[in-house]
Amino acid sequence: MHPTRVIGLMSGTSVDGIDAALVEICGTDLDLKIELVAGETYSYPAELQEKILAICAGAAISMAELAELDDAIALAFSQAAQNIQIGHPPATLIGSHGQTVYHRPPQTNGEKTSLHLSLGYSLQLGRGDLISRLTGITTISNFRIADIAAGGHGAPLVPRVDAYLLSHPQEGRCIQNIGGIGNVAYIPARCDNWLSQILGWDTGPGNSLLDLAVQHFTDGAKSYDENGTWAASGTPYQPLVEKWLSQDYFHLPPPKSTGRELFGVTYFNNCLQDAQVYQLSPADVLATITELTAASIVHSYRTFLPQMPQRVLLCGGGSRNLYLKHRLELLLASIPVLTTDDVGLSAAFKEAIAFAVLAYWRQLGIPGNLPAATGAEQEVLLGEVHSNNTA
Ligand SMILES: Nc1ncnc2c1ncn2[C@@H]1O[C@H](COP(=O)(O)OP(=O)(O)OP(=O)(O)O)[C@@H](O)[C@H]1O
Ligand SMILES: CC(=O)N[C@H]1[C@@H]2OC[C@@H](O2)[C@@H](O)[C@@H]1O[C@H](C)C(=O)O
Repeated sequence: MHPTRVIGLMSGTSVDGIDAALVEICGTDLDLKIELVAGETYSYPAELQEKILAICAGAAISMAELAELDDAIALAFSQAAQNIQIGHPPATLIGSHGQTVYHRPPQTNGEKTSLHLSLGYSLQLGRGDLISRLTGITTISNFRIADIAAGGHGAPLVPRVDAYLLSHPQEGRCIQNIGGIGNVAYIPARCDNWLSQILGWDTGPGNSLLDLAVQHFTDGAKSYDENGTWAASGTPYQPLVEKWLSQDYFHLPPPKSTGRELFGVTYFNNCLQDAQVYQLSPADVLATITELTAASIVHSYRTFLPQMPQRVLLCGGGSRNLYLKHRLELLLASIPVLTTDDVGLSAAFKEAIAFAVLAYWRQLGIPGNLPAATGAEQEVLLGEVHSNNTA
């Protein structure tokens, strides 16, 4: 059978640009195979990026501005889809995650929670109708809402894809994404009840606080700590790491999800205030925030996994932060830490690839969520289909 050529489009919580992956997909579950034909990150125009970051941080906008922003993002995603196909045979399907601008996990405080809050809310902009119309390609978007309607968090959605692309017959693995936010998929060695034992959750901050710190200390001249070099020149201040780690989110049992609403500007300003009390240098602040990311990941494994993995595979931009990787290695003691690149799956484009696979599954009528990871009441088909081919 011929593989299906699919484009996956994703812009994550770092809001650093649109990851586009052109992939060829065949098979459905354990026989699922993908080949990355092309992968590129297309920066957002600066003005668009600023607007997105502002509304993520709570800035008010009018309904007309919201519609304009939705379309501007769809336009940028369409251009990414057109560009990634240049020099290659065209794709027949697009899976577009869009841009998350707001995420409210379902609240589960028993009787105290009012009914509407027990259902989560998550908003991704960049409407699929327009992407489909501009590209002439059937587009699947709004992947999170069906899981949320089934009582889930709508996140993380990647663990089911990770399971089929990265499981191992003998080895239990954690696939750790370190984007703006961190998330993990725990995949035990393949056995009889293998799929039902997979777990997943958002571990907390990935690079979101680190990026805010770098922007703060450089007055916006730099946007991230390349390779973690700056943080590596400082020393983590452990009492602060422990104080920050005592926060509720890190102790909530999975399924759980989070976003810039919690680990964003306000959280960073509180970190900065704490650091000022101890007169930490910028390098020490960066080292301490990096330690929070590493320690929160390892703390969640030790607290919530049935057993520690035999290997950790990193992906997302934070996998290139050598200092963060080094701190994870130290905290994980003898567990090897590699990247998904080391086992043949692009660490930079894995999320975009995952949304291509989720779109492909949607077309085949295969559910994309894992209730153990999202908290949904059942498996559901993910994504809305837009097939207005009138480009
Ligand atoms: N060479 C590098 N050294 C250190 N950090 C890096 C490097 N390259 C990228 N990063 C970090 O990775 C971030 C982007 O990661 P990524 O694109 O995976 O996030 P995202 O997909 O937007 O987020 P999420 O997965 O939460 O949706 C950057 O903001 C930066 O902090
Ligand atoms: C609401 C939202 O966009 N959540 C993202 C975010 O970025 C990382 C983490 O938080 C993750 O769980 C989720 O995305 C990935 C792609 C997921 O759903 O698996």
